[in-house]
Amino acid sequence: MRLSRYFLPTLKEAPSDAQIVSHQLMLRAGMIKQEAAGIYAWLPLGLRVLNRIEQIVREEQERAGAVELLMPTLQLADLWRESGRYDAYGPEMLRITDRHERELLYGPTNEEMITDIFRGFVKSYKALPLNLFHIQWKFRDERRPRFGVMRGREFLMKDAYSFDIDEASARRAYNRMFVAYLNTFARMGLKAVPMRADTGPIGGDLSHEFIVLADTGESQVFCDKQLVEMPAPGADVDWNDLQAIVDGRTSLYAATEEMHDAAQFESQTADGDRLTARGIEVGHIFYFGTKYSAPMKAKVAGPDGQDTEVHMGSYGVGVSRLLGAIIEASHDDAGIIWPDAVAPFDVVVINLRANDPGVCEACEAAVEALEAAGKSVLYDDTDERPGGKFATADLIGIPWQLTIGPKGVAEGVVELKRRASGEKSTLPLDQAMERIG
Ligand SMILES: Nc1ncnc2c1ncn2[C@@H]1O[C@H](COS(=O)(=O)NC(=O)[C@@H](N)CS)[C@@H](O)[C@H]1O
Repeated sequence: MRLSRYFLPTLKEAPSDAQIVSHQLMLRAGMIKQEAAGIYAWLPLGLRVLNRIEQIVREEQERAGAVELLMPTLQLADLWRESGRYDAYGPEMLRITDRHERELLYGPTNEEMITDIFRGFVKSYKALPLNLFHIQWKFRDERRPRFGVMRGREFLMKDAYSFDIDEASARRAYNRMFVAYLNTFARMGLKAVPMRADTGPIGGDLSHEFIVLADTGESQVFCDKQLVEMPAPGADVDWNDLQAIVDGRTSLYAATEEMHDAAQFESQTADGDRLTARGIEVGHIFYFGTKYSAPMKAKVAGPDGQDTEVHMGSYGVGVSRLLGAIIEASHDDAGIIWPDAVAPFDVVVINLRANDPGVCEACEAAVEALEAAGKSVLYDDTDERPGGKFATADLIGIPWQLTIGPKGVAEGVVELKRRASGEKSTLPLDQAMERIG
């Protein structure tokens, strides 16, 4: 992608109302533009990252056995009257009336709708266990949207919903999502700690939040430090027997402020391992049994032929919030430092003299070779001065910078810089490509 043909409206300064670093950097890097309070346009660079994050979430959901569908953003109010949540949900719900005076709402979550889909088609326990997910925009009319995409009003969420014949099976579904979340966030270069959490308007009595530790996090959290460094289980697990992995984490103390028990924290955690921090909630999973299947009569004929209300859980990931969380966890004074797995481009090729045919030829050859090797490349072919090009490359956080100037062309070398470490090396293109991998 030639930068001279792209759309990257970077800013020298962040607007004063951007208080936290991820909001400042997303605006300065030309990734989003606020259209209304808590409502954003996703500009090209931001959308590329959003799509990569979404794809990792999708892959890990499917690895854990979930099946993707897509539900609409608009829902009938009557559906929410069946579960009793229409009035209970409060002012966060955006209520809409259409031209026929029908009452609709912009979905803040989809428990009712997915239960309606399930009850319309599934009648036998033989179809269970089932986990359906989608990645869809939600609307919550937050009283105080702030921190950019971290607390928006329209935001992208992956929400999955599990259906099981009984609680024991539902807990296995819960464990599959628990492990899928550990793997998902690890793939994004995040250390997300599962913590006992409050169930709030979603309901139920078993819930964990996945918290990324960050000084600007909205949540105050308390946990055993060992949890932070534990490696993710990875893909090679027995997806039908994860209890030991889950117990290995839930046996250590970790709680959000609402669930914190100071005495238990004290007695359960060794002196040197007690961590109190702020964190960002990037995922939240719930088991809530028949809370929705009972009022909505979602039931299946069991092995004995008796009708049984299905046991459900729901599992959310803040897909758009994750851009903010990753930046909070991975940036420096020069800008964003994208983990390789979510970077908008793998390499930025920087042309130090855009009016020099020899340099342009060498740059275009490098872009071609990198793309042939499967790398996504942003080619800064603009006539911006070198200092400005380096500043932009650092700001937008592309993991590798490959710089070519007249001297390098004469010597048959390029300069390669690893954004995360700042490490630079001067070497022939083929060796630079090996280094990039
Ligand atoms: N206002 C918001 N802006 C951005 N992300 C949000 C917002 N509210 C929630 N999220 C993200 O969405 C995730 C799931 O939201 S939730 O309310 O906890 N859970 C649910 O809605 C369940 N239905 C999960 S399927 C949260 O963990 C958080 O990461």
